Amino acid sequence: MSNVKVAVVFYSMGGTNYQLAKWAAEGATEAGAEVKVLKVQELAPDSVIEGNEGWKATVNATKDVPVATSADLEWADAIIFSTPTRFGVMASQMKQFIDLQGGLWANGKTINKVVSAMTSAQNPHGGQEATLLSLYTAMMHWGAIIATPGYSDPVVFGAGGNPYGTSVTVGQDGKMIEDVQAAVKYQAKRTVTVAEWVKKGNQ
Ligand SMILES: Cc1cc2nc3c(=O)[nH]c(=O)nc-3n(C[C@H](O)[C@H](O)[C@H](O)COP(=O)(O)O)c2cc1C
Repeated sequence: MSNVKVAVVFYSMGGTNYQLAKWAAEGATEAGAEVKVLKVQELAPDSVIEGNEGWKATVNATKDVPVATSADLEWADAIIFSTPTRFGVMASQMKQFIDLQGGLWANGKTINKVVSAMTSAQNPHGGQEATLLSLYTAMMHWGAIIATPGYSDPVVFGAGGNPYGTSVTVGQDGKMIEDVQAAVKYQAKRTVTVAEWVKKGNQ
């Protein structure tokens, strides 16, 4: 049993990033961590969501998932983010959540959090790396320790070979094209391992 606490924080409109978050939670749990799966606050108006069956279904599927708070981040040793690619950057809902952490940041509470990120996009080259970099840029300001998969395990190649973090392509039908489950779980386990090293080194 590791003594690492992991917050898996996601935004999802069509369900993909919710699934990635659940797989990450499985991987982190298997690595012995204590895990919370948390969604970020929705910002889109109800009137827009109402007109989109897939979006409505995701809101319903995630209705019992708690909304992430600063207290959750303070609790966590490691944070795994999952966000759709939106015009080549993270979804605004995720950015809003990050922007709400100014108080945590100002009190030095984001320093040394071990972070890792995942994303999805409709196109194979639709901005996955740029999205992950957009998140990691904010993490550098946090003083967080970014733990990417790199090419540290063959499973990364099998999932499309994104060393920045696991990414998946979502078809027009909303289904994932590559099989990334093993890569997500690997990324989560690696994040737990790095968080263990950091925690131990800090004691
Ligand atoms: C406003 C908007 C912008 C998007 N921008 C991109 C993009 O830049 N590149 C891309 O490949 N897909 C883009 N997409 C598709 C989403 O990335 C895709 O639907 C998402 O990854 C699915 O994740 P989810 O099921 O968790 O919502 C965009 C979708 C929306 C609604």
